[in-house]
Amino acid sequence: MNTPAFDHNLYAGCAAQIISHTRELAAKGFTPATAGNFSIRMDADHAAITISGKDKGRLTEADIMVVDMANTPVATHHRPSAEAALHTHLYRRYPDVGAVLHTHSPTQTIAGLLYADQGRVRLRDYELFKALRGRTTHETEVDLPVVPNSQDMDELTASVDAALDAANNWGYLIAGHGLYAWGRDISEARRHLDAFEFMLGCELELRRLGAR
Ligand SMILES: CSC[C@@H](O)[C@@H](O)C(=O)COP(=O)(O)O
Ligand SMILES: [Zn+2]
Repeated sequence: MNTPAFDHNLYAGCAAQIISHTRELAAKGFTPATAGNFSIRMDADHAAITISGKDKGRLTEADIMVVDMANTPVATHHRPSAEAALHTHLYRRYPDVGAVLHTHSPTQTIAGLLYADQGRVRLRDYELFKALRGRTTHETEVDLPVVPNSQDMDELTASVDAALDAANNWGYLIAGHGLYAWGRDISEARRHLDAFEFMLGCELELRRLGAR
């Protein structure tokens, strides 16, 4: 008998967690028209990730596949997310990252466009900083990087790498596109995503009020 390419029980557990979060995020309107992609690290060499082009509000286990850290599909002919390279980049860059979530909410999309020229959204004085792992006070500034959008994944990955060298964080925006957020596990990644979404919404409202 052949040795399986990965632990199926582990895969099924990862798939269940991804499906639970994607349904909630889709219900919030964060994954319009099949947008968004989601993954969980299974081990040092593998991640469970959404198949490209699926409606993220209606995923089943069959819509989650496995890739290695070079984005090569493992034991499947399915095509991984078009942005799988952005997920594996984070797993390679940060060995303690266990999950990566990507959404396209209106707030994330607009903020990415508004702050593209500055290359970051500078957040100040939010109590919600404490939702970000490692932050213990509101009395600081947190830069959320903004990188230009590109359909060339090598170019996009290089932009993200440089932006994170300049401002290490638990997320980044792609201009006109959406947010990537990550954490040590999917609950932490979701907390980070929710915190960025909230603070970006506040920034947009402050701009409307002429305060930024
Ligand atoms: C449906 S447009 C959005 C896509 O181009 C992409 O940005 C996205 O988030 C989803 O792509 P996918 O290949 O399904 O992971
Ligand atoms: Zn996207």
